[in-house]
Amino acid sequence: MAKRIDVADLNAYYGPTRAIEGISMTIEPRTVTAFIGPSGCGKSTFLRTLNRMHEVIPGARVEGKVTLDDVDLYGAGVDPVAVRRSIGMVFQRPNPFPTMSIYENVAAGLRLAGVKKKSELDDVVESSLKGANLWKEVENRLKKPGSGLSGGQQQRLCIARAIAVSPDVLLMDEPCSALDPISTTAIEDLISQLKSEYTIVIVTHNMQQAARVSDRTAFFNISGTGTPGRLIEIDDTSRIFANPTEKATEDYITGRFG
Ligand SMILES: Nc1ncnc2c1ncn2[C@@H]1O[C@H](COP(=O)(O)OP(=O)(O)OP(=O)(O)O)[C@@H](O)[C@H]1O
Repeated sequence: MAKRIDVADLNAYYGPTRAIEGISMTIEPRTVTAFIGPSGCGKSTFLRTLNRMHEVIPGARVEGKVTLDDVDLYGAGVDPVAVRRSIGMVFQRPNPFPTMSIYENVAAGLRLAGVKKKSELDDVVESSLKGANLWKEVENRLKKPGSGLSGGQQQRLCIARAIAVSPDVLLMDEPCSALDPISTTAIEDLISQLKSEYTIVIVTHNMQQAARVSDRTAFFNISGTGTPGRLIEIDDTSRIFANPTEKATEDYITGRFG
């Protein structure tokens, strides 16, 4: 299921403003890649270009190439909705569908895809909740609203919802920034487990978190307000934190700016 992402010379715009410039990188399957860098350097923008979420913003557009294994995601005839199904996303604030039960939150994507058989839905709901380490906490309250769970449980529910449709890639935009330390540990443990099946990309402001969960780290930066964000370097996480190539990376991870 996990697939390789190749990005070549990618630029993203909001109207006339170029937010990120000239980004190229390869993200290997079954790895966790962390995106770090100061506020406004374009981490979230870049993340959203990887599953064609960027272009849902009016006036926003993308130049360059993103390939998932051998499929050009911006190629003619590619359905952005199908791209978003195969490259799932988890956001900063847990966002379960507020009026839906726990069960329906996880089943929603499958229902949209036309699955009607109750036994199939039951199986996927159970396996997805198990996969998100939430099953034991909710198996007796599946009909209760998802919004009644704690923040950390809601985030795991959102991860269950994302994996229910069997994606190839999971994109996570600061998935722990609204969570307490115990829930954060639960999500980090979950990320480490999920990487055996998925390609995972996580945006984080937390250096320790990047060091704990990721195999590869990409550092982005901007040279000044209003200038586009650029990829400064991407390397094994151990190297980025111990011996980065670029001085700006070292300055950032040692807290000299950002
Ligand atoms: N919807 C939008 N419309 C216009 N400009 C936007 C929009 N979203 C982001 N930007 C601009 O694009 C640039 C990159 O923002 P982005 O949110 O991608 O950075 P980031 O590195 O993820 O920041 P943070 O760490 O603060 O979340 C910023 O200058 C930002 O103001």
